Amino acid sequence: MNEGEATVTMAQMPLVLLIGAQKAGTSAIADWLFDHGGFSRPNVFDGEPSFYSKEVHFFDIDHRYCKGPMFYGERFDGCDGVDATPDTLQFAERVHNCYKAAGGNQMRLVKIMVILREPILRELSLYNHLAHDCRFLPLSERTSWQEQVLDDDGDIMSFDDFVAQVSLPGLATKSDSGRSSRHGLYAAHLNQWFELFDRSQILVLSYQELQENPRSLQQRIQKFLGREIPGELKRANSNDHDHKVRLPSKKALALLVDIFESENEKLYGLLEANPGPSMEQRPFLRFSKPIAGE
Ligand SMILES: Nc1ncnc2c1ncn2[C@@H]1O[C@H](COP(=O)(O)OS(=O)(=O)O)[C@@H](OP(=O)(O)O)[C@H]1O
Repeated sequence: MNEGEATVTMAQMPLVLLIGAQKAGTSAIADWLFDHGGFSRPNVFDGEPSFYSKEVHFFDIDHRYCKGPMFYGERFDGCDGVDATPDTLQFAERVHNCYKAAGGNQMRLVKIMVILREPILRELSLYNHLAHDCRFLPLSERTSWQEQVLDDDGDIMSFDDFVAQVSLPGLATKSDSGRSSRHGLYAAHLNQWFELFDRSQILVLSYQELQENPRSLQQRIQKFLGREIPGELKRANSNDHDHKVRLPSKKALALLVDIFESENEKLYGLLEANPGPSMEQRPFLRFSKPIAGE
């Protein structure tokens, strides 16, 4: 370094990101990586909720993102950290800009994983999560995110009403509210990731494989990350309770199917046109059509 040149401290970013999709098994995968893979959880600072030890919510929360790469890097003890914030799926550009600004060749080194679930059942899982929290969390711990599921009288909506009043408006806008429903528009999000990062840096996984053949999914992840990881994928974050809605009604299905069917077709085409790293499943397993309950 020349005399007089300022010393620039590089923000040390996590080199593994599990970017979503929300409600597609990200907690189970993250727990396995942290418990058996030798990856470290993000540091949680005073005043931050405990779930930040899995998901840092840096890219999706404006006032955190504004604090810059150093703020993010401080949450990790080194490059072995993993951030498994499922909301990151919708923030490809922010991730790209932040890793570029952080310096070194971290933008080229970061490995990005995403797991995709049939979007109507993903939406149902979101509903069940919100409804579960509104039933069981103390009022002081609930946020507007959970309260999306409440009607004007403060009662928990049915899934049909949630679809009509929250999911459909959310899918039709780009504003902040309703963002949770837009996770299911996979092609639109992945298209951005594929434009900004080398495709070999992104592993696309299938929730159906997690359900039917978790060992195979684990092997893909191990090959992608270049390390052997023992242990099994456990079930996590299933919010089981008596009120859990297991299947969408015919009405809810009919409302969502048109939107997601065409989006899913775009996804299959996008994945076909952009082959991933060698361990990725190819062709991607088309989502099974959800069956209707009562
Ligand atoms: N091992 C395993 N196999 C299959 N399915 C599993 C597994 N672990 C979690 N799950 C189901 O994934 C849903 C929770 O997803 P996430 O952990 O990504 O949720 S979150 O976004 O972090 O809130 C949630 O789905 P639903 O039960 O449909 O709500 C979990 O039950």
